[in-house]
Amino acid sequence: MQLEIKDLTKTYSNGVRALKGVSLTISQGMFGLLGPNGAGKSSLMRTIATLQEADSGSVRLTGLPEGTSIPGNSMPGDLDVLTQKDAVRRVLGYLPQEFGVYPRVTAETMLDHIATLKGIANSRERKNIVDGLLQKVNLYQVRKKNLGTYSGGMKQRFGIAQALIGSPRLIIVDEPTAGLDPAERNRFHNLLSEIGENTIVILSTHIVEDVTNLCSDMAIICLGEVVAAGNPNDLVSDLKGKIWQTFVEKSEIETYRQHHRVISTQLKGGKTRLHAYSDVPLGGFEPVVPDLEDVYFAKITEKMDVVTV
Ligand SMILES: Nc1ncnc2c1ncn2[C@@H]1O[C@H](COP(=O)(O)OP(=O)(O)OP(=O)(O)O)[C@@H](O)[C@H]1O
Repeated sequence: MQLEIKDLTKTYSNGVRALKGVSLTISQGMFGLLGPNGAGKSSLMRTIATLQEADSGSVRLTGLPEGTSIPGNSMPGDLDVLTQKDAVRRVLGYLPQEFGVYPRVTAETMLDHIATLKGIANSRERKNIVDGLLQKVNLYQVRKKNLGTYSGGMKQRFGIAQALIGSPRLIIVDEPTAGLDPAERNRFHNLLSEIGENTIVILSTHIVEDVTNLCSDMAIICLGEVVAAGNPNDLVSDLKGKIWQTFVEKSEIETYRQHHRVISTQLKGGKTRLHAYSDVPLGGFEPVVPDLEDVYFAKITEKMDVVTV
């Protein structure tokens, strides 16, 4: 199974070009989509989730197992995501960035309702599915509490439970860990990593560590364009020997930026740590082993100025 996105473009009515010809091939497993605020991640996610129209381009879900594509389709096992919306929704699980919950409804009732909407008509079957999901996301004990009483992390776990109803083949989670404390983030990561390997999971985030921990494949988008795509380890390897570090005063940053390709500046123990990109050693700098954050900043700064301190 693969999601094939080709030359996708989207310009909003206010003239903002949110997607400028995005092409990506996404296979089964966990795919990380990284990008700064306003990069176009949510625009891309909403388009794949059939919630908004693209201006041009194509999105195909190919190689679906028997029984999940629609009868009479000219290409059995394939779906045109932009036009066959109902069929896509049957195989889709979506956790949007802003996931509103009805505050006066219990988790159990809400999941049961969503399961009905997803076409699970038999009430015993629905109960089994809902109970199983509540156990999975560790909300079974609080299943009879109103959603309005849940913490941010509990709401996100509930969000994943509703996205998993109906055993989706394609799961989209849009910035799920923003605002979660470290323990809840870990819980959420563990949940995501348990989703079967025969599912495509797209995790859109601006938290590099989420991708480092979870994803075997990834892309970085910036200003509506793909600026890097591949295996995170390969992308990090490509930077070996090219990232240089020094510690500076905050007042010196601008001078360094004028003379070097500074990719990031970060406060570390009260001092400013500066990372620069260079194919050759830089005087006054020491070499560092690159990580995914260096990949992220090296790619993003090719397109835009990033002020990190
Ligand atoms: N409905 C809309 N109408 C007009 N402009 C929009 C709309 N939605 C998004 N935009 C603009 O399109 C660009 C891409 O936004 P998008 O929300 O897709 O980015 P993002 O990567 O998800 O950002 P964030 O991490 O801040 O959520 C931004 O400039 C944004 O202001």
